Amino acid sequence: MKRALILVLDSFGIGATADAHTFGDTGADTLGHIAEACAKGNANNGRSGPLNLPNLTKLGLMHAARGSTGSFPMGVDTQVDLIGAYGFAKELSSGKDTPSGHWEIAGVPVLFDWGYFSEQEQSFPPELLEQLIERGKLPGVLGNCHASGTTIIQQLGEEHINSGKPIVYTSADSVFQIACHEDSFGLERLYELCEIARELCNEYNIGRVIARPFVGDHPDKYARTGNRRDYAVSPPAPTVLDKLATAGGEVISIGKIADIYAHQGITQKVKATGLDELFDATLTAMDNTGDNSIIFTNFVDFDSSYGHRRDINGYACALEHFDQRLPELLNKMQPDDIVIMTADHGCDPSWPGSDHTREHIPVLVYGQSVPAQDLGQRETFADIGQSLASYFKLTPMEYGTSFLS
Ligand SMILES: O=P(O)(O)O[C@H]1O[C@H](CO)[C@@H](O)[C@H]1O
Ligand SMILES: [Mn+2]
Ligand SMILES: [Mn+2]
Repeated sequence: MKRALILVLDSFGIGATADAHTFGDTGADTLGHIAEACAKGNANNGRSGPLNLPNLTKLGLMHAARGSTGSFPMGVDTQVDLIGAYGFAKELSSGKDTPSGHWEIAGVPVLFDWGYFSEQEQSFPPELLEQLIERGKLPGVLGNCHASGTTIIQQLGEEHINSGKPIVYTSADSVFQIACHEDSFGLERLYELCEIARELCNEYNIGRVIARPFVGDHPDKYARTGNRRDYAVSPPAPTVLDKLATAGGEVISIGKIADIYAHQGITQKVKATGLDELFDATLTAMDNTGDNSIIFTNFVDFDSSYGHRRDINGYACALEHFDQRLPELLNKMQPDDIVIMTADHGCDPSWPGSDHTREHIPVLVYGQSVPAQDLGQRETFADIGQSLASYFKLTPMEYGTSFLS
């Protein structure tokens, strides 16, 4: 029985790429800077001491990081018997965003340039906002700037609730984001507004419109909910997911995956929010899924709750928790199963600003049929997609080199 699990630890980069300077990210290192803060005793809230990831280390994470940066992350114990194949990958795609990273993982790099709303203030073209206001029957909009999503709802949430004007904002990513209160504005109305925005953003070549619902009755208590929804454009070519689904296989999306691939090549969707729920849903899918299938989970919290929030301590806690739970998954694997643990970009929580960082991603592969070995530097994330194509005996992808024989 052939099954592949793909676990994307969203934003878990392991060191800047050679082209990071073109993004202002020279020296960024999500794992490295988290480990450094832990080793120096600067991340002792709810945890303590050096970063402790024994299971990921056995799978080759720290060795992959050494391949990427030239040295092991600070303070970590690397005296282990390696059990997996490990490497690190460069990104071919032009951007450091979530769709580009995921599509490239599935064998389809983004070789065109996305559109960006690059102005920090008054970020959106007036005619775009005018049409949104008219078609959405809105009294106006708030924000219209680059912002961190949690900060802007604190600043403008009350005015939004009182005025009925949605909060619109963007970032260094190719995104148009709309934050609205679930009760006062209404969740369905927010989704409808996002669908209008999706149409309007097409001419600007914007990768994603994102619904950012929140709840709470006071600025200090505003909290975003799991009802976030991403409206991505479709990948520019069939991904390995499409190929497997077309060939009669199963592709099970857990969490944000289906949204990121614009629901292309997905045969089943499982909704889950938060690290534990996503992990549990992955384990359940392993119990319920047969031959010829991919179980694909995006662990978004690393990115949205810790990376963008520049919360080093929180990121370290989440990594250690994920690591502690890993044996549950590894022990459930069938003889022919493989698991690939990776990321879609970096989001170094020690870095200025609140945006993603251009980094290598880890490529950790484990399964009874996979020898423990150094896979070295992979020239593109698409090596993962190509390997899956070869594993499932599909026609080869246009990009990438398989690391599975
Ligand atoms: O600050 P929040 O709202 O989490 O937004 C972040 O999440 C978006 C999607 O990854 C990025 O564009 C970035 O702006
Ligand atoms: Mn991401
Ligand atoms: Mn992000």
